[in-house]
Amino acid sequence: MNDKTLSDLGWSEQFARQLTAADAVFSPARVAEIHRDRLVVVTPEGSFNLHPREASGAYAVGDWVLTDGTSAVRRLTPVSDLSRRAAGPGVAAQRIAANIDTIGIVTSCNDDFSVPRLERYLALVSSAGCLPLVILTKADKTEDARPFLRQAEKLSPLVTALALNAKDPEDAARLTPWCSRAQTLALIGSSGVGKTTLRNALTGESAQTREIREDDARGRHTTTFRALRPTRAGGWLIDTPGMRELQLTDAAEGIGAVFDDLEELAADCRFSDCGHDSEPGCAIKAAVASGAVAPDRVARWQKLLREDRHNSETLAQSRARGRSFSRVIKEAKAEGRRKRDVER
Ligand SMILES: Nc1nc2c(ncn2[C@@H]2O[C@H](COP(=O)(O)OP(=O)(O)OP(=O)(O)O)[C@@H](O)[C@H]2O)c(=O)[nH]1
Ligand SMILES: [Zn+2]
Repeated sequence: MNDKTLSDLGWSEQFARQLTAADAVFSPARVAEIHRDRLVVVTPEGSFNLHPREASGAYAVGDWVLTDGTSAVRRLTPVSDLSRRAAGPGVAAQRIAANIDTIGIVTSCNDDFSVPRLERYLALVSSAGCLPLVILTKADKTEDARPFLRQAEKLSPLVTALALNAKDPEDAARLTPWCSRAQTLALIGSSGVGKTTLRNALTGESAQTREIREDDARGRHTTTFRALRPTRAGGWLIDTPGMRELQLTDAAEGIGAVFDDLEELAADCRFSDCGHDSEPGCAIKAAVASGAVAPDRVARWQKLLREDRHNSETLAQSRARGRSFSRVIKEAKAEGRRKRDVER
């Protein structure tokens, strides 16, 4: 039993609207952990296990489901949905977390700080429908954190950036406004940047952090699994394991949000399918030539767009293949039944 209400758990009108009269017999529960054969959910009555009705990959930490007390009967459409192209050779999109208000992109004021990586994360966050907060850790290890802050805030008008020492509880508490009552904050970022340290400070837990070698800015992987945890401030925190292979998919909108000035310029190119390469009347090339736009920023924008296009195409193709394959199976089964019935 806990003393939380549904709205303390993050429930809102956007979920209530999805309920039908037939759902009145079920109650909402929020997914806190996903295991192969069970979901751990939180409800106003406390936390318990549910049988999933779909494959475990269909669920994301933070999802809302409806339950009859033993099973997750139905999964509600999330308000925000963070996913990425799954690691490895496959093309599937992998759901990471759902119904997050703010995503904290954690990077440190050292070798981990990288403008292209931040832009990639920002595109991911925008396409997930969340607000980005750039958290620059290890501020205590640099003479001056301000240049890092300035660089981060210059990336997009959407960005709020904070520099802090994650190991100092007072500093970590500056994140409270993003994870107080009913608010969900997720932390993403490379291994070793301080996500576990921040999580411990905000939740009061003592999950293990592992010392990383001084010469290894990336660190080693120390977070084990993803979970929705209550914060001291009455909100929620989702920690995500270090994401080594962060590939974009279906992120065109997110890329557009991060590079909105370039997309606006591109609308003035003579050809609507301008590659901003050697075409006449290219507004992007003109802006680079006049010094209004930095050429490396254009290159990073195009690289992300190419990557997104490539991954989104392969994903769409594989979905189409999946559909036609299931049609083949259906037809083969029908044919099998016909044959069997003829023989009877
Ligand atoms: N000086 C200093 N050390 C920090 C700071 N943040 C994290 N560290 C240290 O960096 C190491 C890695 O921190 P973690 O919190 O485990 O990093 P993580 O992001 O959770 O890493 P993964 O679990 O691998 O994703 C630990 O030794 C921390 O104590 C900081 O702001 N200042
Ligand atoms: Zn152009």
